Amino acid sequence: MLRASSLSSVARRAALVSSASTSSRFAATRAYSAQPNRSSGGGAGTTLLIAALAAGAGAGGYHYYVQNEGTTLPKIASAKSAGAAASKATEPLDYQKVYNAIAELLEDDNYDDGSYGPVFLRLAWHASGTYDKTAKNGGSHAATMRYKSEAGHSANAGLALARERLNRVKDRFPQISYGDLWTLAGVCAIQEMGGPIIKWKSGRIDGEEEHCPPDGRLPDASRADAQHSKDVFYKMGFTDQEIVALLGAHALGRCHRDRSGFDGPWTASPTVFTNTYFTELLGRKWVERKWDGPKQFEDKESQSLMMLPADMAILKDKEFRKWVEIYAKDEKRFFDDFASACAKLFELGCKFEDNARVYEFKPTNA
Ligand code: HEM
Repeated sequence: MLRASSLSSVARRAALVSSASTSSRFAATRAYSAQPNRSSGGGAGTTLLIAALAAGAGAGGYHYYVQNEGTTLPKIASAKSAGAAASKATEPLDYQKVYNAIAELLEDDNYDDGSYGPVFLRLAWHASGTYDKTAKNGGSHAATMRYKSEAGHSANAGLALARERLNRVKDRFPQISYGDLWTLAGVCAIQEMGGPIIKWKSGRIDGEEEHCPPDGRLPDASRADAQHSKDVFYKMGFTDQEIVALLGAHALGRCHRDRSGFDGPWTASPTVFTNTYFTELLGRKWVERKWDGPKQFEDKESQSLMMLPADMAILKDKEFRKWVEIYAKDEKRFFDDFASACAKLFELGCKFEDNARVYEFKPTNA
């Protein structure tokens, strides 16, 4: 949560960001809110079967959930949903309609900084970033985070919240696979928060638990060496330039003590997609925060923004730093490079048909 002393300057800054650096497309998206961080965290996992059924029924469909160490997982669709899916199976899905339905779920004044966008994007990234190009497995194709073994990886703490919210869209469009739904939610989040258009393909399937990747494929935020990030992202098939571009997503959202243990936002406008992650990294003096949590950094001046050890690490590597400087100066270049790297991320390990259509969605606030 931002400390009171910094709120007015933060709010002013967010207004500047929204008027100066991005288009009117996201004018409806709140730049920053001084809302207390009322995270609902992983506690959502205590949902009882009966409550889940009731909620599902209210939304016009049913999800059966299994109790699962702090998370709830959709297990099977009901006969009603399956019947609806079968009857519509021959109709091609209008993915722009699905996109619009996800967009309707983004804003909520009672959640974090007013938007589920950041956590939707994190879900899409964690569903995709398990890909290993040598083992040729992992990635979003089989949506294996539906299963306890992957949902329970510590890196995925808090993501049940995003999965459960997106089940409302699954109820409306039962024929979409979970992997398509989660990655489309990532695309929608980026675009609706003012980011670039991300090309997207459909065709992921709901795979089996045996397809779950092993734990440990996602980056460890406490690692202060750039080599760790390189090792993790090289396994997915990314270059140094793509890694830095992807990390620019930390302009969005925040860390939560009840999820990762870290705390706070990287930028003063965590619901607006900008190149601010790079300008903040270079433009502020970062000092170690004195607190009872894991090692992280705070900006010396306002003590309201944070960086992870893994964020600071990219300043120490010559090649990484070169791209931080380029993206800090050139937001258009960042948007273009992020759009390519992100589309690649969401397609890792996917087995699309050869002639699979490439979709580009129209933002709802365009
Ligand atoms: C070295 C690589 C990375 C590390 C170590 C890292 C680590 C983290 C950590 C610790 C959090 C806080 C989670 C929480 O407490 O809720 C976080 C949040 C987030 N990350 Fe990353 N991340 C990395 C790369 C990425 C990439 C590639 C993307 C997307 C392309 C991304 C998008 C996000 C977003 C949007 C959030 C905010 C989530 C929210 O507000 O709920 N991160 N990341």
